[in-house]
Amino acid sequence: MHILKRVSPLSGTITVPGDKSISHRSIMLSALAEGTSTITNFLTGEDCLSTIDAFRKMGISIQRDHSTVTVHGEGLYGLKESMEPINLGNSGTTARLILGILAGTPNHYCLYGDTSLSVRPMDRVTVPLSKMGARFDGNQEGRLLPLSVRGQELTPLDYTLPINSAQVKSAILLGGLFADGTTKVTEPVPTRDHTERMLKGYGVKVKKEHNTISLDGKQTLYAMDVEVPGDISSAAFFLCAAAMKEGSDIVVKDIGLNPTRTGVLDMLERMGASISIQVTRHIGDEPIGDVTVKGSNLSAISISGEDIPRLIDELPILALVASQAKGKTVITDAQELRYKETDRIQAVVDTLQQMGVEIEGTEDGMVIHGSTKPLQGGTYHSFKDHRIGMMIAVASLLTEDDIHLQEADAINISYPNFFEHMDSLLKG
Ligand SMILES: O=C(O)C1=C[C@@H](OP(=O)(O)O)[C@@H](O)[C@H](O)C1
Ligand SMILES: C=C(OP(=O)(O)O)C(=O)O
Repeated sequence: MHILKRVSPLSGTITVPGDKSISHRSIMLSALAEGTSTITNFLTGEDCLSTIDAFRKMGISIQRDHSTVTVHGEGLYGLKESMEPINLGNSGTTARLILGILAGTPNHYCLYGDTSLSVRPMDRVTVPLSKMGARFDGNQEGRLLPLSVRGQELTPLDYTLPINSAQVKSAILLGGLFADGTTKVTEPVPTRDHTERMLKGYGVKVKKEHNTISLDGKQTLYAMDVEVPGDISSAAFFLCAAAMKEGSDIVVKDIGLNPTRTGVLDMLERMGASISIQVTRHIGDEPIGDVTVKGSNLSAISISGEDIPRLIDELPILALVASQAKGKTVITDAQELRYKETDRIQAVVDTLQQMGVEIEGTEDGMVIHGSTKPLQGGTYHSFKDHRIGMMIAVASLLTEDDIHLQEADAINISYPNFFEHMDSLLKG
């Protein structure tokens, strides 16, 4: 794809597509619930369509009309055995969370994914789920896809997360739904908490004491209607673009502002961006609101520790922002970036170096030296990673020459109308 260098600032108002994390969970929990749930503003990105396909293969009747989805839940033990292997596409969230559900579903399933998902670690969920009694099999002993799951009667687990991952926390809590007794997950650093919040909406009693989340197994989930808020991880690309581009002034409306997800807004504030956040309402347990950003001069910051899980998917675009901020930005404690759709530390460093940015990768992060000189255009590769593709597209606001983006299709994983929205903000 050929992207022209953009000279104008961004202006105007948009709403972004539905939140990816909430969209996945809305299908999974509705499938396990009793009754019919209607989901609106569902993200029609390829990852969430993989979740729909997977549950259809397991006998759940799901109708989709654009971004409205109706799921006919079959109850906790209502999933059927699939005659065919189940393709999870590119979606880590689908894979990890579904493993939690299938661990306790008394059927046999074979799961596989695309080449990227096939090298992403699954032992982070298969190890704790095996402790609960689940049985996994495959060439890599449950470490990688493809693998098969033979669901069992599970025993509860009391588990402290060894990595800061909402996917791991969620897989264990979902497995805990099938266990006889109380499952507890302790997270040393808070991660996104949509699973806990949404389970409560479906009628499950979930307790949170300090940093330990617990639930009793065998509770009934009841259908509910879900309105999915706009995805802050998608909004981040335009909010960051506007913050960097002089003269910009944009509003992104109806974004999910759950505090476990708003790290990117905090970082923009820390860098000195002109940003205002207004919570307008709640959908269920999730705060929603509008964010206004204007272009301004930015300064370097440090991003580390508890910041990281609150902005893990926004680190590629924040690295681009840091390339325009005065001083040296240091990102640490982000080794998890190496286990995403690509090794995102390597992909960001290679891409931004090619653009002329002074940036070094470290084992668990990056060091970025900000500068005001224009970036270099040319041919870039998304690495088939949606977030890297969108970071490159946003960089076209700052380049001297046009950009050719190879494998731009990857962006459809999480943001199918990304280029339409970018064009509309450039026209004001
Ligand atoms: O739970 C979720 O919906 C997600 C959690 C994060 O992954 P980890 O939990 O592995 O960090 C994030 O990167 C992913 O895009 C979505
Ligand atoms: C890492 C991501 O997603 P997943 O883990 O679901 O593939 C992402 O969306 O950036």
